Order: sequence, then C-alpha cells, then structure tokens
Amino acid sequence: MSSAPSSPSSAPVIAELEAIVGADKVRCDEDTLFSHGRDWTKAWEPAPLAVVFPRSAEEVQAIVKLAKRESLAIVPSGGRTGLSGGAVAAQGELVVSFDYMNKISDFDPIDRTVQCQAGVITEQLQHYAEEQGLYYPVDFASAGSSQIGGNISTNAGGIKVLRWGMTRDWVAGLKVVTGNGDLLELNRGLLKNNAGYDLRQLFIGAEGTLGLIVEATMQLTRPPKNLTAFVLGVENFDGIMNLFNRFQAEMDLTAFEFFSEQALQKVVAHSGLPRPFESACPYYALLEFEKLNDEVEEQAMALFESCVEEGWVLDGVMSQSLEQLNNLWRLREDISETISQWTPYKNDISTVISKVPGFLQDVEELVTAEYPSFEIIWFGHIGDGNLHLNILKPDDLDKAEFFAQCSKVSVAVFDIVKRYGGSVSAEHGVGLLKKDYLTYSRSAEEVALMRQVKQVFDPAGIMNPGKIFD
Ligand SMILES: O=C(O)CC[C@@H](O)C(=O)O
Ligand SMILES: [Zn+2]
Repeated sequence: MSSAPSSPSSAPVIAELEAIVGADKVRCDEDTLFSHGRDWTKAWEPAPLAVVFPRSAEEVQAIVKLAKRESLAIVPSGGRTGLSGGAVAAQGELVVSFDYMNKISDFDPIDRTVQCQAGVITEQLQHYAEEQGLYYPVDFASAGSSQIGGNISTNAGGIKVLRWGMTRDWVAGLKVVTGNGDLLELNRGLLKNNAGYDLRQLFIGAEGTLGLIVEATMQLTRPPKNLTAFVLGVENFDGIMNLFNRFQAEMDLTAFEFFSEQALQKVVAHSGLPRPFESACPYYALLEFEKLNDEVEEQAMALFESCVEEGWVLDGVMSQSLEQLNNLWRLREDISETISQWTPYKNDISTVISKVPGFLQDVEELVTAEYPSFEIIWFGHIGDGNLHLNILKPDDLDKAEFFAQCSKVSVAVFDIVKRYGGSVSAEHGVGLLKKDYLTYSRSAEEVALMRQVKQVFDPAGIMNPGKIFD
C-alpha cells in the first residue's frame, strides 16, 4: 500500500478545506487515502493528497474555487466501482467524495422525476422508485455501491440497455460545478427544451473532466410486469445472433445477454448456484421479457421451439418464479466479481448489432491465436453489440508482464474495432485505462474538439486531469 500523506507545504490547503467542510470531513489517513484514491481497477497505486467530503453544492463550489487558486487537481469519487481508472488519484490529487451527499428529494408523481444528490446509491434510487410504484431501469451488478453522480459521469449502461437505454436517457436535469467553481442548473427536468445547446449532455459521460455533478433530476417510468427469463444453451456465436434476431423480430425483449461455459463454471464454483440445466453448452444466452399474459408465454415458447428446430439452441430453461429469475440473472451478473480474483485484463468493445457476427469472428480468431496460453472469458450485452472480453492472468505470471503482453494484443483488437466502426469503450469509459486507444474510436478532429470543450469548462485544467486524454 502506498499513499501520499499531506506534507507540511500542503498544511495551509488542508486547513482551508477544513474551514469549508469541517475538520471531520477532510481525511488524510492512510486507509481513507487508499480506499478513496482508486476504483475497481487495481492497476494504479492510489496516492491522493487528501479526501474531502462536502455536504452541499455550495461546499463543492468553495472546494473547486480553492483548488483552482492553488492549481490543485481534483478527482471526483462516487462508489468507485469504475473499471477504467476514471476515479484513480495516483498523483497527489484532492479526492472529492460524494458519500455524504446522498439525499433523495422532491419526487413529482406527475413528471415522474426525482432529485438525487450525486452520492445517492443506484439501489437507493431503485428502491425509492419502487416505493412510488415506479421503476428506475438502469441496472448492473454494482448497483449496491455505485453512485448516481458516477453513473452519470460514466453514462453507465448495464443489463437493461436493450430496452431502456443508458443512464443518459434518464437524466432530466443536472446541477454541476464547473472547473471555475460556477454552479450551473442544466435543463431543469424539461422534456422539451430547444433553447440553445443542451449542455447537460456534455457532462454525461465526461468522467468528471468538465466539472463535478452535484445533483441530478432523474426520470422514472412504469415498472415492467412479470419479468421472465430464458437461459438457452447455444453452440456458437452465429447461433446466438440467429436467436437474437428471431426473438427480437417478434417480441420486445428487456435484455439479451450472453456468457461462455467457462464463465458459467467459474460462477457456479464461486457462488454454489445451480447450473441452468445439466448439459454443458459452449455459450449461453439470457433473454428476458415481460410475460404479460398466457399468449406472450405461448409465443415465447413457440419461438424457443423454432430455435431448437433450427439447431441454434441445444437446451434451455425458463424461469417460473422470481427466485428462479434472480438465480438465472446471477449466472450472468456474478461473472465480473467472480473473475476479479484472476486480475483480468478487460476489454469492453462494441459495434452496431448488424456487424456483430463478423466482428465476433474476427476478434475470436485473433485472441485465440494471440493468447494460446491464457484463459479467455467471453460475456456481455450482446443485444447491445457490446462484448466483455476478459483475459485471465495465469497465477505464475507477473502482473506487469501480463498487462504488457495483453496491451500488445489489444492494439490488434482495437484495429478490428476501428475497422468495424466500433468503440474501444462501450460502457466503462476511458479513464486512464483506455486513453491511449481513444483514437481508434474517435477522429483526431473529435479529440481536438473535446480538448477545446474541456478548456471552456475547466480553463485551469484541474478537473480530473489525465483522464480520457492527456
Ligand atoms: O467486468 C467486466 O468486464 C464487465 C463488468 C460489467 O460491465 C458487466 O457487464 O458485468
Ligand atoms: Zn457490462
């Protein structure tokens, strides 16, 4: 463990921070610096100057103004569940944590909107929506720890994007503090607002590089009815895509995910969950839909049978209860946490759905040839064209050497991504992990414009510097 305890020269800044938020809301102890100086990527050693815990937008403004005056870099910190190093503070930065800004207020049943401070936990919002008879649809395995501010800053996706979209689609308004310390109120919950540029959108997915999100107006919707899932065993990637096209043409799916037998074996061993059915298949698809009535169920069964007849599906199971539904989902959702013990090298790549079959084939051929001795775990949101390709570190290989070898192959993977007009980061953001590869997905002109946008909102360059681009 390494940390950068505050030096005598930083003492006046710490004292000023204490004057803003109170002495108990500024921490320089090793444990807090370590826990709040990084996210779920474990590749960087955290070394922040201090961690500050504001309780209001005004306190955040005062912190930013102080940081600007002192040319002190700020790293925003939410639930720290990110996978691209967006919340890593490894260079003596000031970490601004939203742990104490976690209030939900001002629910409006007519607009179906609710105000959330940036530190509201995703699950807290989901439960709040349920209590109002409504639904917050953005969901992922880290919903118990991730915070709304972080979700918005990374435009988090998850397992229901196919039907309900990404976090961006649920942000009706934002309060942000820019790199100048100004508080902006963007869009104010309006459904229609064409009065000029929609600056709100710039802050969504900006990974804290333009300013700090302090509050959001989140849109809620009607809850889905009787969600039901199939897990279907499939021979190969072509089978998965045929299955997807057949179901998607006839039904409104709420999710379409996939994972490999290797992923399943690891989750089953780790969790003790039962396998979905006895036979082992190379891949599995998880399809979810609203079983609104018997007719929908019959339609789903008929589609399943037609896919078996086509030879696309080898075996399958349909959930008959909420408990079964949750257990089937865990087979997919527990993968990331389960494989984290192997220090995986992560890829989060995408292309448009129509190009997925060729894309998959090219990526698979490449990684099978390039990683002959590494274990490859395939899973992801295949219905969104988004694949998570995780390469597991062999126990006897040094971490740095492993990452160096994977980085070399990544360049070839990203060449394929570029050829398919895809993204090097479909949903995890760029952070520190993917910034060297940004140009595989974005043109030089686009990156130049991004830099200019940053300059406008953050002229002193203090907002999460070094993330997305240098
Ligand atoms: O760990 C990963 O590679 C993906 C994590 C997450 O986005 C998921 O879909 O489970
Ligand atoms: Zn994912």
